[in-house]
Amino acid sequence: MGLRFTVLSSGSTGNATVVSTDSASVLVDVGLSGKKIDELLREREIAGQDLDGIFVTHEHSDHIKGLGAFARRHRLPIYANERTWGAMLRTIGEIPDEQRKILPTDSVMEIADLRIESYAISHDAIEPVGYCFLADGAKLSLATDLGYVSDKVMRQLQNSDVMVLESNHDVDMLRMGRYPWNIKRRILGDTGHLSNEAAGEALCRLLTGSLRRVYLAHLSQEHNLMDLAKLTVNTVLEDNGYFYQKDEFALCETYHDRPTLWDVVK
Ligand SMILES: Nc1ccn([C@@H]2O[C@@H]3COP(=O)(O)O[C@H]3[C@H]2O)c(=O)n1
Repeated sequence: MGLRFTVLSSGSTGNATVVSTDSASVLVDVGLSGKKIDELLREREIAGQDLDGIFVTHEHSDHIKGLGAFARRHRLPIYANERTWGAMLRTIGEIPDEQRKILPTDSVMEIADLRIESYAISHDAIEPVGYCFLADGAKLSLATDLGYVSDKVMRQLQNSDVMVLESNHDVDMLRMGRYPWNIKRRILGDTGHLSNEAAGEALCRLLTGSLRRVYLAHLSQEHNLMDLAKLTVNTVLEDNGYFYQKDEFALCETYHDRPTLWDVVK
């Protein structure tokens, strides 16, 4: 079946994504309780112990809430950069040495036929990363929790077939919302979260290649709506002269309360 994935949950209440090939299966982040992740995996006919490892993007609780319990239960290796390990160790509890794997930022590794590339992103965590997954000539890129898309990130994301891209908030809804100003400033800043407009602007530079589907992700439940996110992204694309046919490209949804269907990347 080739490279495939399902976003189990996306948003500030918890993030987790499964990426699989016929020979490898990994989890990116464990932002829900270990018990809930097991339940969602079972629904997708995956057993926790069959995973080959867990890749961590950063130490915020919506990405590591169930990490320790889940990894211990299934004796899974956890991959993260050294500084993220330092930042999350106290939260996730004791992890046996053989399960602690250091994956430096901007490095590449392989598990069977699955190539995993980590890349630095701008977010207010100690050393946050995104991941690209490549197998069978297909490329899936995960890009959430980033304040802006740097030229370096843009180069990393080039030639993706499918992307999971943050579209966190509508700027006006956030400005008018109930968060304190210092939090709003943080979310809007360079180490915060991508707005719907920013996601659209990033796509203007990415839509030229092989990109077939983009899953809008990490939507704020306070300051966004899926229909608004899609409309804004589409408007930015059209304003910049990017029109697409439905059979060429699609904007897809992720959810905070249920998984996406399996997507076979190519
Ligand atoms: N005091 C706060 C309030 C919010 N936040 C995070 O920024 C996120 C933006 O998306 P959201 O879903 O609205 O949730 C916000 C918090 O995770 C935060 O980190 N600290």
